[in-house]
Parts: sequence; structure tokens; C-alpha cells
Amino acid sequence: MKFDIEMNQVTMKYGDVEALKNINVHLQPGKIYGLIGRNGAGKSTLLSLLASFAEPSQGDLTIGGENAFENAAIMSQVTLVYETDYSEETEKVKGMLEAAERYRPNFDREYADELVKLFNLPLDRQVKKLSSGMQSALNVTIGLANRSSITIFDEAYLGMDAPTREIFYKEVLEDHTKHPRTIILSTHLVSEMDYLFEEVVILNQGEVLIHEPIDELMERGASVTGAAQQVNTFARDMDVLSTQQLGGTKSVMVYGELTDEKRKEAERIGVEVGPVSLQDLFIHLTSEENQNEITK
Ligand SMILES: Nc1ncnc2c1ncn2[C@@H]1O[C@H](COP(=O)(O)OP(=O)(O)OP(=O)(O)O)[C@@H](O)[C@H]1O
Repeated sequence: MKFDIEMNQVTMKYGDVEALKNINVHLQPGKIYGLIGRNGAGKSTLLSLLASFAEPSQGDLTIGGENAFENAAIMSQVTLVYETDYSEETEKVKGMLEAAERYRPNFDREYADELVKLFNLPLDRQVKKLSSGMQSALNVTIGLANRSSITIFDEAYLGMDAPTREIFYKEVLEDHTKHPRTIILSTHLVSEMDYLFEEVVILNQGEVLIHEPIDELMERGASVTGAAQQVNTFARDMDVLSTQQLGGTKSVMVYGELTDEKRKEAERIGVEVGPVSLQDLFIHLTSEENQNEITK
């Protein structure tokens, strides 16, 4: 079975709050997706719909062509890892792994044991007595070892320190290569995780602002630096996301196709065109002043 995710005109309301508005998204199986958006953009809401924690208020959500909500066959193939409150969890680490092994069809216990070692998790300690970073490491251990066709991490790494997050990122890449599946990473740590993404979905105020392969998105953003007048000339027909000026030197972040012609123009008039980071693009594409102007 191919686990395509299709969202067609999906809207999700909580009372008066429209958390998602007319979402149309197709996620192909086997890719690593980055889901980014500012606070309250609707990321967790979208992911909770994928995990069947709730049903859309309107629209269709199908996984593998089937309606996903309360569909046991589909749900056994979806894992959502999120920050969990373990303050009452008396089960030990070992017991949590055994439970996952019992209930998850593709759970790989050997791999889970490897991850437990990598993350230095004490098998005999009660989960409520783990540090918050260790609890996150336990969550991602189970999330990865489940080997679900759709594996979603919703900011599941927040308690982890930087070296532990690095281990997690490396495992995502390596295990995805060995066992390709759809992995969705929702994060605010954009600059740290951008190299993991094949495609990026940017949510903004409940709507999909951008969904495309990361390479194509990155090609559309550029910094242009040079004498202020020349930079103004170059950027006259482009979307300018941000501007910095120091004396006579100006630097702008532009968004739009940089054709060969445009690149030649840059050379001719002596302005320097350089790359921008996904984080910078994200910040400026979703800034208050730009969000009404950039449409794609
Ligand atoms: N259970 C709920 N009841 C009412 N409103 C909710 C509920 N859950 C989310 N919302 C609202 O829906 C909107 C989207 O929230 P959501 O948690 O999906 O955003 P998010 O992108 O995950 O945000 P963050 O990055 O801050 O975690 C917000 O306005 C939020 O207040």
C-alpha cells in the first residue's frame, strides 16, 4: 500500500478559532518533510488530524486513498511523537519498549535497544523519573523504532540538549535511508534541521503559504548586496522581503525567480547575489509586513 497523504479543502475549527483554513496538500510517500510555521500557525492541529486524534471540521483527509479518521488499519501505520506529560508514568523504560513491541506491527526491538544505548537511557528507571531530555529521547526512540509508514515528530526533541539532538538527526537520516518512509518533522529549530528536509511546508495563520522541494524554494530566495542605487535597480521588479543599509551599501533579501538574465544583470551592474538560509526566508516570508504580499 502506498501511503499518500491527501488533504482536500481541510478546515479545522475550535469553536470560533479557525486553526486550519482550506488546506490542500499532497504528501508523497517516502520523503522527509519539514513543517514550519510561527506560533499558532496550525502545525500541531494539522499533525493531530493526520494521527486521527481529531476529525476535520470540513474537507477530506485520506491516507493511502482511505478516509483516515478512526481507520484502524491506517492508524496502525501512523506514529505521532509529541511532547508528553509523563509526570504520572510509573512504567519503566523497559516496559514502555515492551508495550510498543506488542502494539506496533513493524516495531524493531533491536533498533530500539541500539537507540537506548545511544541516548544512554536507563532501562530500569521509571519514566516519570527521567529528565525531560531523556523523556524526549525515549519518545523518539519509540517513534523511530516503530518504523511506521508515516512517522511524525511534533517538536518532540525540545527537551534534548544539542548533542542528543544531533544523534536524533543522524538517526533520522540513516534509518530513513535504510527504511524509506514518510517522516514529518515539525520544528522551530529551522536552522538546525533544514538539511534533513526534502520538502518544506510552511503554514501561516492556518493556511499553506508554501509547499515545495527545499532546493526549489532556496533557489527563489537570494540576498543582493551592492551600491544602494544599483541594488534598487536590480530589485525593482522583485519581491523584497527585507532591507539593510549601511552608508551607501545596501543589502536586500529578494524572493522570486532569478533568471539567467537577472544574474547577468547583477554582473553587469556590479551587485553581488548570494544565498539565504531557510530560516531567514521563513522569518521574512511570514513576517507581519510581508505575509499579505507574497502569494505563490
Ligand atoms: N484545543 C484547542 N482549543 C481551542 N483552540 C485551539 C486548540 N488547539 C489549538 N487551538 C488554536 O488553534 C490555532 C493553531 O494552534 P496549533 O497548536 O495548531 O499551532 P502550532 O503551529 O502548533 O503552534 P506552536 O508553534 O505555538 O506550537 C491557535 O490559534 C490555537 O490557539
